[in-house]
Amino acid sequence: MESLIGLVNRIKRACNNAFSSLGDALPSVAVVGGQEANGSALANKKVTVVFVLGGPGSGKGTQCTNIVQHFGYTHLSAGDLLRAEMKSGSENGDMIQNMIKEGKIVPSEVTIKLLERAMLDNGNDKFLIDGFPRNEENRAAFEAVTGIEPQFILFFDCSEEEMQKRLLSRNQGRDDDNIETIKKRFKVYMESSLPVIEYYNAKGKVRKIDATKPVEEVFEAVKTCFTPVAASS
Ligand SMILES: Nc1ncnc2c1ncn2[C@@H]1O[C@H](COP(=O)(O)OP(=O)(O)OP(=O)(O)O)[C@@H](O)[C@H]1O
Ligand SMILES: Nc1ccn([C@@H]2O[C@H](COP(=O)(O)O)[C@@H](O)[C@H]2O)c(=O)n1
Ligand SMILES: [Mg+2]
Repeated sequence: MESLIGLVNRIKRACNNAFSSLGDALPSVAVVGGQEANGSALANKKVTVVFVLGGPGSGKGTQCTNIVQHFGYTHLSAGDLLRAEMKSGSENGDMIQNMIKEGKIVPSEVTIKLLERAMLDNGNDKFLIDGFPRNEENRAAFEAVTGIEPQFILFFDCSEEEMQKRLLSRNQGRDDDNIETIKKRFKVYMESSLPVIEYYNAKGKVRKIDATKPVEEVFEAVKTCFTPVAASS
């Protein structure tokens, strides 16, 4: 039987179609696998999302730049959004700065709001979400709030030795690219982020890439994950 929220959604959709000016006055509710997701404005925007995961320095950002050029996705890096929020003078600035310096995961509420806003402000409907979800809290909260199920998970598998070497020579002035914070980030990755990848692997959603290879070779492998998707859409 249709739930009350499902009914409200149906009425809202009908109202939106009939009187588009009513849209903002009515709260939106997404329905996720039979459960009601609360109030994300994204409920009214149909989006395709690929989560791009892997350890610190595995090459997520580098490959996302290539994917954007070839397959028309918009790249949203959770880390970049948090750094921009920190620099914007937001009330969460100090907290974000401390969390990044310690390699810890910022509460989902903050990061999800930034991701939602970025997706809503963008005209595209295909997004690469890089570096999110980073822990079980990120994963469950994103699903509950937005109702979005990822198309697949692109997982860059890279040795810690190689990642450390890359991070220490990245030279982008990041506060967390120092050996002390890098060790903390590796620990958080092993303890909190890998279980999320395992969760999606059990659902058959993970496309694992050997990310220790040179950039061009990694991208050849990445392309094989997107080409079937691009061909069918
Ligand atoms: N396949 C590769 N081989 C060698 N160097 C690489 C490769 N991919 C990326 N790099 C370099 O390694 C560094 C880290 O790459 P990148 O910023 O893409 O990683 P990331 O996964 O986004 O890291 P983080 O999680 O810290 O944001 C950069 O200096 C980049 O130029
Ligand atoms: N979901 C996330 C993603 C990132 N962070 C914080 O930002 C740092 C840098 O992230 P990168 O993806 O750019 O490496 C990360 O170490 C976290 O402190 C987060 O909290 N939640
Ligand atoms: Mg990155």
